[in-house]
Amino acid sequence: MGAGNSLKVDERKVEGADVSLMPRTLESQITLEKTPSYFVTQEAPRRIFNMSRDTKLIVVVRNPVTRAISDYTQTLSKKPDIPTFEGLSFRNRTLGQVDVSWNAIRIGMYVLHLESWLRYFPLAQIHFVSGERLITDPAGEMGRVQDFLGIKRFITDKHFYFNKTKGFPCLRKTESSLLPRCLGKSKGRTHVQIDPEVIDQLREFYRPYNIKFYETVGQDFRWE
Ligand SMILES: Nc1ncnc2c1ncn2[C@@H]1O[C@H](COP(=O)(O)OS(=O)(=O)O)[C@@H](OP(=O)(O)O)[C@H]1O
Repeated sequence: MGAGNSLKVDERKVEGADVSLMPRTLESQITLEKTPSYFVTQEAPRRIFNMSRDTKLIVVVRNPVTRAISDYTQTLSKKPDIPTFEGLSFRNRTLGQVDVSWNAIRIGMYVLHLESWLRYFPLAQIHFVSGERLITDPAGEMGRVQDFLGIKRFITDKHFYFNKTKGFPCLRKTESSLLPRCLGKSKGRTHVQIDPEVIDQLREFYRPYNIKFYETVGQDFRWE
């Protein structure tokens, strides 16, 4: 992409990473595909590699304990009858045995998933966005994304403002609307209250995975 060109991102969900199903793009455009579950899908690295080995990968990661609670809060909003977070988190709570087969727990073991990707893609082709910094410094985090993509820093702090009602940064305006826009009600909702002891147990559980993740990516996300 030539410097100074405007960027048009076409975002579309594509089953099975099939490039022929993706929208056609000009030399000056980037096609973006967003499926959060790919990061933890066993076949995804091989399929995406076979589609295009030059693909750049962007992963948003946040504290895995908060992520698990967020995930649970989301599920609970759709299925109010599910067991408690505490009940689902452990195979045996007294023995401190965490249930790693529960998706909300498993997804946060980032380094294990990353290892599958690193069998196909070099680390330089993978960019990690800090979910925490995306909230405290959205422009800075987006600046790093744009640098990673090798495009001009088009999105800057001018594009964001902090919305006190929402409690999160929102966009001043979008391409399709001149009005400010926050993310929807399902993003940034109040989390379910969890026993602090459980939070401590999970923090302990994730510590070695987090440390290995920091070492692998060469970045400390400060989740302790
Ligand atoms: N600007 C802004 N506004 C609202 N929410 C924000 C924002 N930036 C990041 N976040 C965090 O994004 C979390 C929701 O992301 P999801 O992982 O559910 O999104 S998605 O499934 O990938 O679409 C959501 O998690 P929860 O707070 O648990 O709802 C937010 O913390």
